Amino acid sequence: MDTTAVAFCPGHISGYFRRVEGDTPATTGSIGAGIVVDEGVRAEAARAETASVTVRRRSRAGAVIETMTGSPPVEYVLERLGVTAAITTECRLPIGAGFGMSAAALLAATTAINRLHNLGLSAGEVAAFAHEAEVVHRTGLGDVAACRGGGFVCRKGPGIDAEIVRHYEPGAVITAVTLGPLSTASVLSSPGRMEAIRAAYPEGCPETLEELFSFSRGFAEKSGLISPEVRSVLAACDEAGVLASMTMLGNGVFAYGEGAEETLAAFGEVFVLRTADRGVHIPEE
Ligand SMILES: Nc1ncnc2c1ncn2[C@@H]1O[C@H](COP(=O)(O)OP(=O)(O)OP(=O)(O)O)[C@@H](O)[C@H]1O
Ligand SMILES: CC(C)(CO)[C@@H](O)C(=O)[O-]
Repeated sequence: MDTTAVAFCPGHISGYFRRVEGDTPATTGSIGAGIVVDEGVRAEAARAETASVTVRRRSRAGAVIETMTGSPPVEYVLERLGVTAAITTECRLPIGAGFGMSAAALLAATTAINRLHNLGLSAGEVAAFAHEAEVVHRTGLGDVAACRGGGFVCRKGPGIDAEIVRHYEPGAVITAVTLGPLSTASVLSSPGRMEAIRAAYPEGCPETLEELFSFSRGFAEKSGLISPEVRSVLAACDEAGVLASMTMLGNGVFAYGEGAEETLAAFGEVFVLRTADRGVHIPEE
C-alpha cells in the first residue's frame, strides 16, 4: 500500500472572465480566456491520522522562501472526500497574484489524494471536487476547468464540463510581474466589481495569443480593476510595443513579445513562463 502519492498541476493566468451563477457550485463558474502556464503546484499526499496542509513556496534556485500552514479549500476537499492525509504543496509562483495557484493546488492535491486512497475517482470527478472547493471558498471560478489541459483557452460555459476551445503554442514565452497580492475573494464578493466585470466582458473567442492579449487588455481597461501600479507597467509596455494586460485577479501584468522581459524587469521580479503542453498529471519523478 503506497504511503505517499504525488501530482502536478500547471497554473493559469486569466486574461478576462465573467461570473456565471448556477444553482450549484458545479454549474457556477465563469466564461473567459487565459493561458495555462508551465509553472504550477506539486502536491504530495501522505498517509496520516489527521488532515493537514503545508504550503511551501520555493525560489528559482529551489530554496524554501515561504511556508504556510493550512489551506481552507484543500481542507474542504479532504472533508468532502471523507479521508485524512498530510498534504504538502510546493510552488514557485506567488500565491494571490493571479497565477491560479489555488486551482492548481486543488487539482494536484485532489489527484494525489485519489491515488493515495485508491478512491477510483475519474479525472472529471477529481476536477469537480476541486472546482466545487474553488467556488465555495471564492478562490476562483474558471481556473480548474482551464488547468485540466494546457495551451491557451477560451471557456464558453461555467464548470468543468462546459465547452473549452484550446490552442497550443508550444514554446510561446509569457512574461509576468506581480506588484503584490490581490484577494480574489474580495473582488468576487463585491457586487459592484462584478457588475463592472460583466459590462466589460468582450464577445467572441481569441484564436491567437495576440488576440487574447487584445481582448484581455480591452477588458482590463473597461473593468476598473487596473491599479496605479499596474497602470505604470502597462504604460511602459505600450511604450516598448509589448503586448500586455493585467493578470486577473492579481495586482500584476502579463506580457508577450520581444522586449517583454526587459520592460517588466524594471518593476520587480519577472517570471518567465511558457504555455503548458498539458494539464494536471502525475509527474515522472
Ligand atoms: N499553493 C497552494 N497550496 C495550498 N493552498 C493554496 C495554494 N495557493 C492558494 N491556496 C489557497 O487558496 C487561497 C486563495 O488563493 P488565491 O486564489 O488568492 O491565489 P491564486 O489562486 O494564486 O490567485 P488567483 O485565483 O487570482 O489566480 C489561499 O488563501 C490558500 O488557502
Ligand atoms: C475569477 C478568476 C479570474 C480568478 O483567478 C478565474 O478563476 C477565472 O477566470 O474565472
